Amino acid sequence: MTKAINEREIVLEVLLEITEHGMYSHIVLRDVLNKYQYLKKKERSFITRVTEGTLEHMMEIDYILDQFSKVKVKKMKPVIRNIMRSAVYQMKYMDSVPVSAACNEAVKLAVRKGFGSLRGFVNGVLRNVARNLDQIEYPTEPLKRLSIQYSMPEWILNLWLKVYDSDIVEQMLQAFQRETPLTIRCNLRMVTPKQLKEHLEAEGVTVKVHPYLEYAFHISGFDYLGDLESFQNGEFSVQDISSMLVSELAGPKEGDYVIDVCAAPGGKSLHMAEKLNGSGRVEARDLTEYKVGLIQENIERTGLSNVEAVQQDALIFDETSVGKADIVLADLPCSGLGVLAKKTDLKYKATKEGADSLAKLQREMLKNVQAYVKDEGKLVYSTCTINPAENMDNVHWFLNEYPEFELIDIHGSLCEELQKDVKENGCIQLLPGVHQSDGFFLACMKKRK
Ligand SMILES: C[S@@+](CC[C@H](N)C(=O)[O-])C[C@H]1O[C@@H](n2cnc3c(N)ncnc32)[C@H](O)[C@@H]1O
Repeated sequence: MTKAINEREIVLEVLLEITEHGMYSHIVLRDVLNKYQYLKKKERSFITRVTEGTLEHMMEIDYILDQFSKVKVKKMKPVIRNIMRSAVYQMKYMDSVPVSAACNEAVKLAVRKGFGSLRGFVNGVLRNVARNLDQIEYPTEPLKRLSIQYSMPEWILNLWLKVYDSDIVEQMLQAFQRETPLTIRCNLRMVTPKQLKEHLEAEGVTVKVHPYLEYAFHISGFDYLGDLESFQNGEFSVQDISSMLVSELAGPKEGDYVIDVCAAPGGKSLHMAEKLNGSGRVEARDLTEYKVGLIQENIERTGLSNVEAVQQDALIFDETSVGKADIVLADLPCSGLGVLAKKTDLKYKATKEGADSLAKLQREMLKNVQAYVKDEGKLVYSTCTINPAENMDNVHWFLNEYPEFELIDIHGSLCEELQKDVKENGCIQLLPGVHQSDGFFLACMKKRK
């Protein structure tokens, strides 16, 4: 008997949305998992794993398919190419799926989707791939090899190879493909790290303390985060360790007024509010009503009262905020090249031109928001990317344009392992695979009196 809901069919629908209709994987996948919450944990994990894995390895998979198919992947019908891609992923990367099952299920799905006439083609190509999987020859030219082996567009590799040695770049590429446990931040206003660990463990979650901060944990072994009582109670927030460092570097004092100019969904604002210990005020701004709604939801879940979500465009100069803030957080929109492990399809959608124009947008925003910092106040600039134009170059430009600002020493706010990577006293570029974090950039500046 055929099941009414077939996991592979769901994967196909998700892949079509992402690869053919330009949707973002984390959004489509989140919506699908919400819709199919009633599926068993095993089925939900299969959908997530095959979707993310297929996207993660898509350039390599297409390269393999092109070696065994007369019709090149680009010329295949969208439904067929996405069925084939996910089948090759299962054959190459999932020991738990027998090769014959991956082939047979792909053929059945093609027939079910109305491509019965192509069953011989799908079966033939996939069986051929299966027979030769161990003898695939990869390009020998170093850039091409890295690009195909790790499914990373060449322009991104070139960007990184200009700044880092090839072994560091390969370390980063490996880290992007490794599964990493989720990082969470304990809501210290509600529970102690010890209590949170106990609550999570009682809910069957595996918990490990993060080596960079004692109130951050790596968690794994749960099905749906939203089902965890400790999450519903606001005892923790999901946040990468790199983002937690923003508030660590900003070091708010009781009573401070903080403006987070690009705050949604609110992770850093909430962390700042928590650090203010019920005092002061955090204004968490973002562009759209929808984004402000996301911040609001998180404020309500965590029960913090000294943070407020406000709709405000960072590109529009806000006269009323001039010289008012003790701390301005500028965690600006960026190319996201540091979080490619989480947003698997971003690497195919991002472009060099896009990254360049984001660097310009960041400068436009910095021009406005620097004015909100009061004398002796701080400006923390951060991005989740690994692109000098958006990071160090922007800091140099900024310090040149606004000489009243200077970088401040951040060594004391970082653990020993990170201290050695501080640049120019006040900046740090975190690299996945090198550091135990996402790729992230931080710069901490102070406005002279
Ligand atoms: C990197 S994300 C911020 C993440 C956030 N700081 C956190 O920790 O949860 C960048 C944010 O900038 C917002 N944004 C983009 N353009 C903006 C603008 N012109 N004004 C204000 N916010 C903007 C986006 O909506 C997005 O939420």
